[in-house]
Amino acid sequence: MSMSSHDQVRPMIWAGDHLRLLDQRLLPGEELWLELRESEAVAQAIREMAVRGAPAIGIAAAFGAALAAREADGERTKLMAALATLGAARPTAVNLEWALQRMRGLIEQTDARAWADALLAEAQAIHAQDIAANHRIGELGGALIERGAVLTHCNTGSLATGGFGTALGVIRSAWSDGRITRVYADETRPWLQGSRLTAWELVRDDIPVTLLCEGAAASLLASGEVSWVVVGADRIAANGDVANKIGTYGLAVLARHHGVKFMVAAPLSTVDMSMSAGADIPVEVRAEEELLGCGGVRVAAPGARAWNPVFDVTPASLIDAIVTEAGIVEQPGLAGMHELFGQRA
Ligand SMILES: CSC[C@H]1O[C@H](OP(=O)(O)O)[C@H](O)[C@@H]1O
Repeated sequence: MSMSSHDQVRPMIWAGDHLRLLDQRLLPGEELWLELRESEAVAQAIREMAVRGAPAIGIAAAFGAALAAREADGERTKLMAALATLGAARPTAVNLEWALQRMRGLIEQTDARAWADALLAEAQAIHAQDIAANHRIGELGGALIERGAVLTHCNTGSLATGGFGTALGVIRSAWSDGRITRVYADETRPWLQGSRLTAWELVRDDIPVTLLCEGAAASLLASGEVSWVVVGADRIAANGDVANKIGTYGLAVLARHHGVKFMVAAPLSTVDMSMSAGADIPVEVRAEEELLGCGGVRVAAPGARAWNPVFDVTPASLIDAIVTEAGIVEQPGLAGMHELFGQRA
């Protein structure tokens, strides 16, 4: 099913008895939809990043849990094992565990004969709530942006969420309000979420986007053109430290050095108040081959090895604002985290 240039991108669609998933590994060159009918297939899609993005993998896992409920046919042990497999698919984004915890709570409260319908309804609710949250985040975060250029990192749009996006939702909102003069996007090695996915989304929206390699970000922020760096998150600790795509921490240091404001946009499902500080956040390290090559073709010299952490942690002290659907937490020290985030969904 191809999409016209102005369709709202929906990377995930429940199709009656299976999950249709846009395979993000092939974008922008090919729009291929996977049809996932087993929970293990959903876990594999998350592991292999056919679907990626903190909120998106939480939503996908929720639909995977609904498929697992059908597979389990009333056997609690089998269902819980399938949820454990989904939860182990990727370690950093707390949205995955958050969604599965909602499913586990529902399982305890529901008769086994109703599991399949109840978990599907919950997955659809999580999906709808995420889209609504993103529009609210877009409004709140967009209003912070004075007229100027912005720089974003990785992909935080409809492909990374249930729809509309977090940081990209802020950019969409601010752009439509005429607050942004230019959007810059890091290509975001090694998986190229910026040049492959963010650029694909923004071009479809008729929002001009200028790509840069991460190494050029320092010169761009030194130029004075950029007023905000706007990024997403995979897990926000109780003290405001933020785990996000590798390279985010470096951008935050550069932004502070050059007097550029730094915004993190994320739904409450990304906040982990059980984790006191960013040092405790598990940072995923993926296969060396993902960094040694590009597009499946090795580019590094034979014999070279690679270190491939795909997230880093930005201390709260470098963040000017964390924007969620519940409101904004700003410096100093992101006071108010507990009041605001203690009510996480
Ligand atoms: C809407 S936040 C998405 C978040 O997830 C990305 O990581 P990945 O592509 O590896 O799943 C990146 O950290 C984004 O900021």
